This record gives sequence, C-alpha cells and structure tokens, in this order.
Amino acid sequence: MWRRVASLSPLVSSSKSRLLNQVQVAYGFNAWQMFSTQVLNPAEGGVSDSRRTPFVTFVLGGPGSGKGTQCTRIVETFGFTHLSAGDLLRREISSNSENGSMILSTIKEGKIVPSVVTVQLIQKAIETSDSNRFLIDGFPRTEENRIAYERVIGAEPDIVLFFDCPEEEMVKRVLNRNQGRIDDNIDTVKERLKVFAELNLPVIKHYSKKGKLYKIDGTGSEDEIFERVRPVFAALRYPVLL
Ligand SMILES: Nc1ncnc2c1ncn2[C@@H]1O[C@H](COP(=O)(O)OP(=O)(O)OP(=O)(O)O)[C@@H](O)[C@H]1O
Ligand SMILES: Nc1ccn([C@H]2C[C@H](O)[C@@H](COP(=O)(O)O)O2)c(=O)n1
Ligand SMILES: [Mg+2]
Repeated sequence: MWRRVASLSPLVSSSKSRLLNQVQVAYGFNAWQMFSTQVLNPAEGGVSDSRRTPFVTFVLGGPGSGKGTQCTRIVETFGFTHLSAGDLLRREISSNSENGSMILSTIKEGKIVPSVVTVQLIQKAIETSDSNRFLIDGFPRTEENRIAYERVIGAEPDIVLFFDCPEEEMVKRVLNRNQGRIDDNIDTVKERLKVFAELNLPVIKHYSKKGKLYKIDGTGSEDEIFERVRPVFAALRYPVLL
C-alpha cells in the first residue's frame, strides 16, 4: 500500500529529512518507508500515497541521442519537471562544492560519478520541488545508480523512455552541439559511448524485462521524434497533487 514514499517529502521538513537519511545509513533500511506508514496513513488523517506520490519517468539514451531536447518538449506539452542528472552535476562544479573537482574530472574522462553523489542531488531536487511529475534525464546510467536510487528513494520509476539512436548520428550531434561542454569532444564521446554500451544498456534491459520501457526511435527531426513520444504521455493518468 505504501509503495513509494521518499518523494512525499515536500511535507517533511529538511531536518526530518536529514534524520531519516541518517537512520537509513545507520540501520540499512529505508526510513522514509517507516515515516510514511507512521504519519501518512489516511485512516489517521494523512493523505493517501497514491495522491501524493509523484509520477517519475527515467529518460535514457546514449550521448546526443536527444534526451534533453525531447524533455523540453515533454515539459512544454505535459507539464513535467525536468531534472537532468548531468545538469545537477554541472551545477555542483559551478558552485565549487566539495565534490566539484571530482565531478569535473569524472565528466572530462567520460566516466560515471559515484551514485551516492548523484542520488543525493536528485533526491534534494525532488524534495524541494512542488511538482508531482518528474523527468529524470540521464539517470540511472549504471546498475549501481539504479539500485542506489531505488534504495534511497524507496521507489522504482513509473516508466522509462529510451531514445534509440545510431552511434554515428549521436557523435555528429554531440560534436555539433556547441554549448561549451567539456565532454563534447571526440575522445570523451568515444569513452561515453563505451560506458553507455557497457553500463547503461543493462539498466535499459532491466526495465524492459519489467515492462516499463518505451523504446523510441531517436532518428529523424525533433518534431518527428516528439510525435513518437506524445502518445506515451497522452495515454497516462497522473496523480493529482492536493
Ligand atoms: N532529432 C534531432 N536531429 C538533429 N539534431 C538534434 C536532434 N535532437 C537533438 N539534436 C541536437 O543534438 C544535440 C544533442 O541533443 P541533446 O542535448 O538533446 O542530447 P542528450 O541526449 O541530452 O545528450 P547528452 O547525454 O550528451 O546530454 C543538441 O545540439 C540538439 O540540439
Ligand atoms: N547519472 C549520471 C549522469 C551523468 N553523469 C555524468 C557523466 C556524463 O557523461 C555527464 C554528462 O551527463 P549528460 O548531461 O550527458 O546526461 O555527467 C554521471 O556521472 N552520472
Ligand atoms: Mg542531455
């Protein structure tokens, strides 16, 4: 009944949030779950889980497959909140946080930042948002990412989009992107493609087996691709945020 809980935290103070995370670290179980059953039971005057749990979509695909571009279209049309894992990490670099230099060198090498860092950033972004529907773009990149998210958030995504695009096209798009990203160069792109094939494809397979995967042909124009995405979201029922 109380399937997904950590995302309920807009109603939970940040000190409570910190305490629950400490309990999780100390005892190795999801303290959000315990909190949820204690204070959110509708029979005790709480709000039901189904109405307060956000709808989460993971958006996956190789570098340059069009994840960010299509997320912008989904936000415009379906009112989702876009959380790009890469953007959250780049923001950490810009803000000179304690992990900034580690994140910078990891991204430069085309490798993956430790899950504990990325999951914490995503968790904080969800907790501080009033939204009830999220696109989590570029996450999870590895099985380790996936397991860490599910353990900390206490939930699986509702659906997963996978933009399937040939390597040649992805390389072309990345090298033409022109946004000043330190990883938009041929050497880093080659490494990112390798990491994608080795570490991200198993995650995609996992969600395919669970029946949560929507594989979208990522070739053609942005409009053409969005017309493949649109029916996925048009058919969904979202929770109402009270
Ligand atoms: N269908 C398309 N045809 C041509 N170019 C595209 C298409 N979709 C996106 N692009 C361009 O390709 C580049 C990469 O797209 P985008 O940033 O959306 O990819 P991404 O999957 O988010 O990549 P990354 O994982 O590196 O962040 C951008 O410059 C974007 O404008
Ligand atoms: N889950 C993630 C997401 C991103 N990163 C790092 C490594 C990526 O190459 C880089 C850029 O991400 P993008 O903007 O392409 O989604 O950020 C990571 O380590 N873990
Ligand atoms: Mg992107």
